[in-house]
Amino acid sequence: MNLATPEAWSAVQFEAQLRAQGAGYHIHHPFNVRLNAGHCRPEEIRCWVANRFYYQLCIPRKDAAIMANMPDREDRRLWVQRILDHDGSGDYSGSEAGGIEAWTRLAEAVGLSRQELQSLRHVVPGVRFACDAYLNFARQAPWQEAVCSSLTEMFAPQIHKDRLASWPLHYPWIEAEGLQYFRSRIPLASRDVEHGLRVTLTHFTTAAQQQRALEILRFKLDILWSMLDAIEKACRP
Ligand SMILES: O=C(O)c1cc(C(=O)O)c2c(n1)C(=O)C(=O)c1cc(C(=O)O)[nH]c1-2
Repeated sequence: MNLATPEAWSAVQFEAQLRAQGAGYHIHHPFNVRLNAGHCRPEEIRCWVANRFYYQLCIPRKDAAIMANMPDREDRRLWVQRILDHDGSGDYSGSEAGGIEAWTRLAEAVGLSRQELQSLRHVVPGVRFACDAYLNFARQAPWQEAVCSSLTEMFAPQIHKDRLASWPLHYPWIEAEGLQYFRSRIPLASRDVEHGLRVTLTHFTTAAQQQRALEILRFKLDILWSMLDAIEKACRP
């Protein structure tokens, strides 16, 4: 029996292990594959947009929960930007209107009114439970673990790029302006990941901690995956 403590990975190896979890990203979910291949009907796209809105609403709330657990001013100064990215600042028609406003414009571009979107009446229980699980994790976990859970954003630029490349071809009825949310997230996700990785690589240093980080990332991948399971079932025409 080998009782020796397993050796920790180097930062490079650990980051590679984190990135390898991308195999479980919802980019590979059958609903996402169908959506980006142009096989969804307008009602399905509206249903996806309406359900995903609940995730959009939860993101700045979970970021506020993480920030509340950060004792260090320097960490909060960086983190507060994530809240502003989604909630926006200043005028709702200005360039700093924020991600929730941009998602609302996406909704309008696919044929959902602002009022219908904001009523949350299309949000199904499975999506609510998945998003709430993310929010509750962020409230309760040590802040470095909650930061680690945001690292699914490593894989997000590709999913946004896929939508920008394929939607105009397959869904020309959606006004191109409506896709601005996806465009805006590409640089923001990369910036978030740079910070999130810095925290994760310096906090999870033993072999056991590194395994814990992988578990956290898989938990978050499962949240995204189960959202699409629920959406796929609810949005079937
Ligand atoms: O469209 C997507 O597939 C997708 C996925 C994710 C993600 O990987 O969690 C995020 C986003 N978009 C996104 O737009 C976003 O702002 C975002 C923030 C976070 C996070 O965990 O803090 N994830 C994501």
